[in-house]
Amino acid sequence: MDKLMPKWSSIESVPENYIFPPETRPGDIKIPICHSIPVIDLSEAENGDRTNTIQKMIKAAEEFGFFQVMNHGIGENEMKETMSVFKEVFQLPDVYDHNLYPDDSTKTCKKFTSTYHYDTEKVHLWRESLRHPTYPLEEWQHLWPENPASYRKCVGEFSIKIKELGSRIMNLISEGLGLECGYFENDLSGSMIISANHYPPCPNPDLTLGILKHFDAYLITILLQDDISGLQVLKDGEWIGVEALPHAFVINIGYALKIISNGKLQSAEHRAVTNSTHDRTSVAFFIAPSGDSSIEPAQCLIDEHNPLIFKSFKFKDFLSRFFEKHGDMEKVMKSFEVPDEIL
Ligand SMILES: O=C(O)CCC(=O)C(=O)O
Ligand SMILES: [Fe+2]
Repeated sequence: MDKLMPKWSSIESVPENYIFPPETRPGDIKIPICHSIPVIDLSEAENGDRTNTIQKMIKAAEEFGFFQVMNHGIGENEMKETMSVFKEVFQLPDVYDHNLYPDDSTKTCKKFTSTYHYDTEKVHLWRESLRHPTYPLEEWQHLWPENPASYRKCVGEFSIKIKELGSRIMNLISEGLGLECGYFENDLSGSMIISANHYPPCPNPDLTLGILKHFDAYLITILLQDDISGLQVLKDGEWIGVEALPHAFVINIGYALKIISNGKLQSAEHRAVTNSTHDRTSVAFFIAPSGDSSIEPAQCLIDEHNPLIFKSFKFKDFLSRFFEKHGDMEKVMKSFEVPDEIL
């Protein structure tokens, strides 16, 4: 099979180099949608029930590392319009040109099939992706795709709203953890990255994956998804499906926030599966620390019952290790965990 997959829809069965080994492929067991992943109504926090909202959020972050938010203040039309711009991106012919950006380190905006490591990876993912830095807008917006023509304006306006939503959620989490007001403001949430995924319909969804099991590396991820489900979360060793709820965003705790909370909040592994009948599009907005900011457990979360488990480090060092080790957290964290003997 060629490295380009110009017409996903004409492929009748998944080519060999998209078939995952039995232990990582989804298999033909149907994973049910889990209705216990909490759905948090953010308007309650504004209407006087802040404490209750915070408690729900912290509990969800401890138990699942995942929750959804509704009544978050971003309009249905804006969500629809932005989703359709991203869908359009993946209709454009240049997305099939795999060599467009990913191997060019001078390009900050990358469109690719599978992953950046297409040429060296053993098995490819059944997805196309567009990834670029987003915030601060003035630093990046002029480097974003020029097509579709509305991309920069629409995604720019939407990103400002997502950044505000991210700050609201981080303030609630910060309060719930007992951290000082504004703990995550400035450098700790000084950056934002967009990673948009398109998963074409797949003839054998049991054999391949849209995204392999992974942790997100950042503070939180705010996920905009269309009405097709495909996201699955690992909970107590079992996969559970996340519902595609209209007008909601899926929020998950990234590894950097797990570290800052000294392991109190969970960062859960998750993956995306495909299906045989529908395209699926999702857009992850990663709220991220600036590269030079120091990541370390918050002092007030350390006491004799909760000893320090992570060392302090620069976020950019963590990220380069994260990518170098392909997100394998056991290997990544070897250099950032406090060794047992000094606990
Ligand atoms: O497509 C999805 O639902 C998951 C996306 C995701 O996990 C990611 O982009 O990190
Ligand atoms: Fe993810």
